[in-house]
Amino acid sequence: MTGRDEYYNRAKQEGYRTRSAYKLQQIDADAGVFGPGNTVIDLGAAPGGWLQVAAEAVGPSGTVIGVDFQRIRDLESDIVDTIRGDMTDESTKNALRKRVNNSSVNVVLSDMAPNMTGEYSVDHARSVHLARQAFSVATDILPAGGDFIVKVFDGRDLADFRQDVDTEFEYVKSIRPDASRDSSSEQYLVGKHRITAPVSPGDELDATVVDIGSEGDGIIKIDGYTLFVPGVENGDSVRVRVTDLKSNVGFAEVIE
Ligand SMILES: C[S@@+](CC[C@H](N)C(=O)[O-])C[C@H]1O[C@@H](n2cnc3c(N)ncnc32)[C@H](O)[C@@H]1O
Repeated sequence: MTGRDEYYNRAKQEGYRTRSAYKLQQIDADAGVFGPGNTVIDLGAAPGGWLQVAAEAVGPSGTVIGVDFQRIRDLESDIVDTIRGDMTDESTKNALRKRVNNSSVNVVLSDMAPNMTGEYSVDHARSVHLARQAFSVATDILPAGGDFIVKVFDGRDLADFRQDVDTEFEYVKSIRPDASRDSSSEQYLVGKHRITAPVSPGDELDATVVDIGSEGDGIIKIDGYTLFVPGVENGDSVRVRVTDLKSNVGFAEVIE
């Protein structure tokens, strides 16, 4: 039995709308993205296999919002809502922002895929274009700590795209789920823990140490974001260089 038949048959038996449902389960098992009560956005959600998996993963106190320009048959779930629209249109992004309405989003998913032309470079370029649309939604909507999963076809623009995702998250990993067809060039980039810090690695700035943390490092606050600096005293005025950022705190070293 081929991989395709196995997942296709399982989806039929287990009531999932697509065999792709297993890709999302496998990505979640690998990267640990969903938690109970999470709010999840799913871009390119029709016919709804990923919506089913996300709804199961977040449970009855969660929220899942799917967007697609194709109609998504009602899922008969109280926690799943859908928007019909093209994610390359600003009006669809506005409708999504309105639906989210300042609630805290935990995960942005995108399984969007272009209609295939069969010409490898064209399909790759269009896939990266869709992935970048999803990336702009993720950076716009995700607060610090949020996760992003996006499908993209392999090709020459993938490395640049991955680099751009990497600057906005603590780290990025590529996953090729077992349920992806052997013949497919698709992979999923997972951006873990969105960083919304007001500084970037390498930035130099003057600041005052406002506190000392439990490990003995000084604490500097930049627009409410905490930077830890070793080797300083409370009240010191210092010039520092930012060395590393996490979603909730960062690290810097004294340079003068
Ligand atoms: C591979 S399917 C998604 C399957 C889905 N994850 C599931 O398990 O049911 C890709 C979807 O992306 C949608 N799509 C492609 N481009 C889009 C766009 N610009 N805006 C919204 N949806 C788009 C397609 O209509 C298609 O339904």
